[in-house]
Amino acid sequence: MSALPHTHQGIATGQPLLIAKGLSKRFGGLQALNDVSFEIRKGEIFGLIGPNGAGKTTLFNVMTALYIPESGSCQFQGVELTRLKPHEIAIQGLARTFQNIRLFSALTALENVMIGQHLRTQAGLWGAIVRNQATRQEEARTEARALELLEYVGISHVANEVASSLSYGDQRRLEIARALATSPALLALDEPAAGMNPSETVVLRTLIEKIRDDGITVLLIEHDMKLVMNMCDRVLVLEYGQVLSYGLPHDVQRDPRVIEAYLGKGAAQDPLLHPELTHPTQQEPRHD
Ligand SMILES: Nc1ncnc2c1ncn2[C@@H]1O[C@H](COP(=O)(O)OP(=O)(O)OP(=O)(O)O)[C@@H](O)[C@H]1O
Repeated sequence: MSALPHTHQGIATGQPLLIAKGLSKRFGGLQALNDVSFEIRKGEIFGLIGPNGAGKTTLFNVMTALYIPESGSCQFQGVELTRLKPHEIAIQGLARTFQNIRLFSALTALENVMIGQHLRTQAGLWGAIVRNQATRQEEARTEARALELLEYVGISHVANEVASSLSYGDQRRLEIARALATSPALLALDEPAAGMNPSETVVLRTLIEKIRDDGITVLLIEHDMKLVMNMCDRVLVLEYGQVLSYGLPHDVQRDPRVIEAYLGKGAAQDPLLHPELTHPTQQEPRHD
């Protein structure tokens, strides 16, 4: 098994890595986030779910300093993220992927990952211009590590193909490799399974669990309820910008407020209406 080159193995799990308190964000008359508080613990896969428009992406954007909240705080390893600029987030150890894939489409897969590493490399502009020995050695190391990361996510065979020519599933995995290239402590994935077929989703699940097992904490926004309930250690459910439910998947999926939010009023009383919520590990298709 290949391991992440910059591993965070050995960290104690259970300690808070990120602590969000009272986050609120308004767009004109719309309260997109309302007093949202939660903790992400080291070493877990933390799921963020909620119906369309619940505020998931807004929360992601507040956490990664793309939006400034009206109130609240978001401490990551002791650093207040809401006071940073977006480009300062990754250097703190928080990397993200986007709901709409954002790759450099004309560059190769390898080049995309090499750019992701730029954050942690030393060679400055002068070194790049004169291409001295130190710069060339660093470039060689960067390329080797980029290849290692492509192998880690399972797409080293397309290293030299331009990003736009890759299959959808491979582009999503390339985005993850590029995010991993910044050596994050927290990897935030915005709907990584969107548009994937069931077999691609299984491969993705294995990859995300491997990343967690190699010591990187994962925050996952996902619409695929089964995926979330089966793989997340803890889950936060948002609705209308507020915390609807928060805790272990086992408890969250039985929370009547969650069932009603997803399936409508009255559904909480009818277990036949929500088999995935009540029996997330059940793999067989329904026969009703
Ligand atoms: N930049 C913006 N300007 C105005 N309104 C916004 C903006 N971004 C989000 N909203 C609104 O805020 C609310 C929350 O949106 P958000 O995209 O965070 O929800 P979401 O849970 O990510 O939804 P989805 O699952 O559909 O991606 C929605 O009503 C949305 O229309």
